[in-house]
Parts: sequence; structure tokens; C-alpha cells
Amino acid sequence: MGDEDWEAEINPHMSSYVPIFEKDRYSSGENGDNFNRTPTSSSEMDDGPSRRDHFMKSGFASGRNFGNRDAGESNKRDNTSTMGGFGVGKSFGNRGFSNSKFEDGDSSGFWRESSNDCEDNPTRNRGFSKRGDNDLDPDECMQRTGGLFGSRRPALSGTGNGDTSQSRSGSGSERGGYKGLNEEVITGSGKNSWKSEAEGGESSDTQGPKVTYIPPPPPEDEDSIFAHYQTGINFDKYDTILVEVSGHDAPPAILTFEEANLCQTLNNNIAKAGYTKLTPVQKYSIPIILAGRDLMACAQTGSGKTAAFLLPILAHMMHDGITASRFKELQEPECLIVAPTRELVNQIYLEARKFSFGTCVRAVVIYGGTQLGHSIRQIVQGCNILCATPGRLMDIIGKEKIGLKQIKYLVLDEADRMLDMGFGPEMKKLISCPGMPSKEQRQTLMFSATFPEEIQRLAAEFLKSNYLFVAVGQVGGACRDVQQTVLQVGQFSKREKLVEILRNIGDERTMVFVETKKKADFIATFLCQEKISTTSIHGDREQREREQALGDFRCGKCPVLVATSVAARGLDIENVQHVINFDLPSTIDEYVHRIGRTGRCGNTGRAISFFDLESDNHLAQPLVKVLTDAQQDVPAWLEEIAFSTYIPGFSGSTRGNVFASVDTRKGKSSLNTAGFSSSQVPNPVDDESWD
Ligand SMILES: Nc1ncnc2c1ncn2[C@@H]1O[C@H](COP(=O)(O)OP(=O)(O)OP(=O)(O)O)[C@@H](O)[C@H]1O
Repeated sequence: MGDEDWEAEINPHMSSYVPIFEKDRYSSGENGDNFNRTPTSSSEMDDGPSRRDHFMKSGFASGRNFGNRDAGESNKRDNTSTMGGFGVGKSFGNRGFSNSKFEDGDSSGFWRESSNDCEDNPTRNRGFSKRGDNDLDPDECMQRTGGLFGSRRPALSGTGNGDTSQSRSGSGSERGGYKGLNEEVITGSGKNSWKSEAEGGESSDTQGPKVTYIPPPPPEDEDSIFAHYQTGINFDKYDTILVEVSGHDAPPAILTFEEANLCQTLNNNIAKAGYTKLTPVQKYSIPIILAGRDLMACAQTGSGKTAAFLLPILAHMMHDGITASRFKELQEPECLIVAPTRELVNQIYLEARKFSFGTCVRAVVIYGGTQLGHSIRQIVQGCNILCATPGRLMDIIGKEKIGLKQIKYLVLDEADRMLDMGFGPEMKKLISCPGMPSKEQRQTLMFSATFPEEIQRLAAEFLKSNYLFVAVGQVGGACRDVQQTVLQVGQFSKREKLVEILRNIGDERTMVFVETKKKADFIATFLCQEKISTTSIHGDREQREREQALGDFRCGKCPVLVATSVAARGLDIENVQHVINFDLPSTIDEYVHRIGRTGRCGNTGRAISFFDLESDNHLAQPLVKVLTDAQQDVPAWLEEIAFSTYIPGFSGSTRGNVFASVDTRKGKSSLNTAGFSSSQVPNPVDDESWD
């Protein structure tokens, strides 16, 4: 069927129900969902029993979600409770913050956990951060031990709140791990013989309350669908970035959208999205995907990787034809896109919806933390492109609402994360699900800004042997449009420094990354008390709260977003001018992703990192390399630490290969093997709920 035929098949009634990140959209309530009311500070205070349970389990009698408040009236209200919720402050308050309200309250809450979360942790000096935050949550417990990829988590013993962590960890694995704390429990089915024992164990529906959250639908009007931000002054500099393609018989790059020879509808959508010029990763990836080749592509953060895979996939689908998008109990999508976080899959979905506008292709998004029935309802209405987080995807496959027989395109966004110890086992299961076409029969595409060598080797199992590898510029390196500053700040001076910086920044949008979920709440609350409008996002927050936080940040209501690494990858938020690493992450890859939330699409941004001599020395060497490669100033003290810290396996050169991450088939080493790649070190967000 030709392009035009497909374009004629527009279904004006095709509706999709996914969240958007605008506060006004959270007032639905039409589904009768208690959690779906317009959230106000008071309503958030007024948690239902399930949430209270949740907080108790997390070691917070109350107030752990106070970081979600903006300053002002609600803030005043919050403070009272905050004293109860976080009212400990031993670790912070006794050191230079003696007047802090956090000092009040009983010591059973934050302090006990903060002794693990926030105090210096000598083990980090070795680059193997012992994650003090025992706050395992069941979503995260999907990262089970065993299997090919081993355990994603470091040992849990010997840390403060051991009872909580161990019991919760244990329950997570018993349950097979696909559950979020409040997710609906899926009863095991005898038909799911491909499921592991652990998954088979996920049969109890007595574990926690059901998730009832139904995300509000995104706006359907064309202006909203095509809303976009401007490319920045450095967009044209992309042309000067070196690109290397390896593998045999790579098709030549294209220079313009016209050369891609896409159908008229796609071209119209590209124009409406404001795209006039291809970015380098698009110039190389689009023809490769159009030629039907498997691809592993590494390109810097914010340089357009999403469109690089969506456009050629859509072009193929328009050209080859798709199963009609109509109501069916079992849907068989042609394209499956998986990504590590809920917010990211939703963002990819919105991009897919934008580029497929006016075509017969129906994109659907499903992710954890939302009502499972809602996900199923979205799917059965028709599904050609499925954007999913791994846990929810496996649930839905287990429920036999999705068949994999028709999959022609499998995309792993943030592929290194999808294949590491955390999600790797799920991805392996996915490709061995009944019906999933073999790698010879499907096209597999992997994208990321970082791609450690050993993960590339694992990736080979998913890809045809003749896959192509595209490396754009300093892959695995930081985007040059981000001005990076590293400051030496001790643990107990960090809050003071943060406030000083934020006061100078004013209202400019800023993401503040911290190490743990509890610290995210704590710092957000602290900033609110300092009258800095702040919200927070992390894996302990309910999905409704996460989406509201992102919405408040996007629209500028709360210009400061305190986040754990759950927000480090992929999120594309307009006008984020600053990233502050209040705590540095454990891995250099994570650092690169975090600072990539600013300086996107040719815009400039700033990243400030607090380097704590007590805990961050293991990062000195790779940090010096990243700074040098991105032509940033390297502080002399950092260089000194870098050279005095021996790290096995690190090349030592700060002027190494132009391509920081290279195709492992060429046998070269990569930046990310500097002793700190994400697959080698316990993941910095081991305590996180990702999907
Ligand atoms: N050719 C283009 N012209 C104009 N804008 C573009 C173009 N390609 C992508 N963009 C915009 O650039 C922004 C960043 O794109 P995208 O989110 O795909 O980056 P990314 O490379 O996937 O980043 P990350 O590594 O952080 O996931 C988006 O707002 C996207 O719409």
C-alpha cells in the first residue's frame, strides 16, 4: 500500500490517554480515581490509608512528600508537618545548620536513614559505592539477583535500616519484582511458561493496595501536539562534530530531510515540529534504519536520537503497511520501544504521536505506577507502536494483551541502561518470549549517549552480526554546550552552597541531583523552607506525584526540581538552564546523562557539581577526562586528585581517542571502561523505582 493510501486512513476518533506534564491537566477525576483529583497541598497532606502505609514502610511517619510543595502558602503549612516528618536533622543540623527546623522531632525518621544516605561513605572512594539507602522498593526489586547479569544491587547487609531493606527486598523477589509498591498484582498464569520462577511467584494479590492512578490524557489539539522549543545558537555547530560509522556496507549519510524521501505526511509533521535541519545522529541513523540494518548509535545528550529512530521506523511502517489499528483483545504491534523510566517512555510516546499525526499508525504508552486496566484499555483500542517500561510490558505480555509475532522493530532507548545488570534480565526474557521474532527477523535499534564496552558485548546478543555502529563525536562524553564547573564542597557545606547558588540563579530552571530518595525529599523540603519554590521526583513518589512534580517544573511553577537519577536520562525539558550535582553520581556515565538535561539541541546550559573529597575521589580521573574532552576548565586540585588516585584499567590519558566510546568490534578501549562504567559499578540508582 502506498504512502498516500495510509495517510487517507486517518482515524479521527483515535484517542490516547497518557499524561501530560501540565498542572491544569490533573483535574480529571472522571474515572472516579481518588488519586486523580487536582492535587493541592492540602489534598496531598490528606493521604489515604494506602499512602500512609507506604510512608510508614519508608520510615517516614509523615511529610516525606513535602518536597512536592512550591513555596508560599502551602509551604507554610508544610513546615509544621515537616518537623514531624523529617524532624531529625542530626546529620545536617548539627553541622552548621543548628537553627534548622529539621532538628526538631524524634530521631526515628530521617536521622537513622540519613546515617546511611547522607553521611560520608568511605566505600565510595573505591568506586564501588555501598548504597546506604536501604530503601528498596518493590518496583526496584524487579532488579533481581541471579541470571546472566547477576545482581544489580550491592550487598544490603550492614546498613542502618536493615529490617526494612531486607524484608522489602525479599518480598520483591518473591513477588517476581514487577510490582511497584502500589501496583496491581498480576495473578500468575499457567500459560506463562516462559516466565521465570521468580515471576511465577508473583501470584499473590494480597501485597499492597491496587494502583488506581489513571494518567490524564494529553491534549489532542494540533498546537499542543506540535509544541516545541527552539534550537539553540549552537545547533549549527553540530555540523562540525566528527562521526564514525563502523561495520560493513553502511549506506551513506543524508544531508537533508528531503534526501530521506519520506512521505508527505511525515514531511509535514517534521516541518510542524520545527525541524528544518538534521542533527548528525539523524543524518547517519536514518539511512541506516531505512536500509533495514540493525544499529547501535551513540550520540551526545539532547542531539535528537528519538527522531533518529522514530522517523525511519514510521517511514517503513507507512510504506510496508501495518495491521489496522482497531479494537482487538490481542494486539500485535509492529514496533516496540522500551526505555528505563516512566517519564521517558511517555516522552517518547508523545514524540511518536507527533510524528505519526494524521496517519493510521497508532502509538500507545504503558508504564508502571498506573492502573493496569488503563494500560490494557489503551492497548486493545489498537496498537502499532508500543512504548513501554519493562515491568509493565512483561505484565501485559503475561496477560496476553500483546502478541509479539508482528514485531519488526525493537528499539532500546538508553540501551546501555536497558542492558545493564538492572534491566538486562528483563530484556533477555523479552527477546525469548514466545512469538518474538528472532534477531534475524526483526530490526533491532539501540540508542544512548553512553555505551560501555562490556554492555556493547552483551548487546551483540540482541543484534544481527552485521549491525552498524554510529559514534557521534565525544560519545560517552559530555555535550560541549554545557559549561561544567566542579566545586570542592564538603558534605556539611553543601546545603549552604546550594542555597547561595540558587539565590544567584533566581528563577531559571534548575535540576538538583542527589543520591537518594530520602535526601531528595529532605533537600526539597529544606529549599521550600528557604522560600525557594521546589518540587521533587524520585522512585518513592507515587506516579501521580511524579507527574505533577514534572508538570510544575516544566511550567515554571517550581523552577527547582530535586531529583534522583531516575530523572537523569532522556528527559527533554525546555529551558533547563542549570544542573547541580549536589551529590555526584557513582559513575561517570550517570554524570554525563545528568548534565545532559541542560544544553540540549544547541542551547547552552550550566552544570555545577559539588565534589566531596571524602566520597568522590573515585570520580576524579574520569571527570578530568570528560571535562578535558568537552574543552572545559579543569581545576588544578581535581587534576591532582586524578593523578594521585590509581584506578586500574584507566588509560590515564586525557587526550585519548576522539571517539570516547568505540565499536568494541574494533578492539579499542572506551572511556567508559575507566573503571567506572555503569555495568561494573553498582548502579547509582539502585534504590530507585524506574518503571
Ligand atoms: N532536527 C531537529 N531539529 C530541531 N529540533 C530537533 C531536531 N531533532 C531533535 N530535536 C529536538 O531536540 C530535543 C532533544 O532531542 P532528543 O530528546 O531526541 O535528544 P536525545 O539525543 O534523545 O537526548 P538524551 O540523550 O538526553 O536522551 C527535542 O526537543 C527534539 O524535539
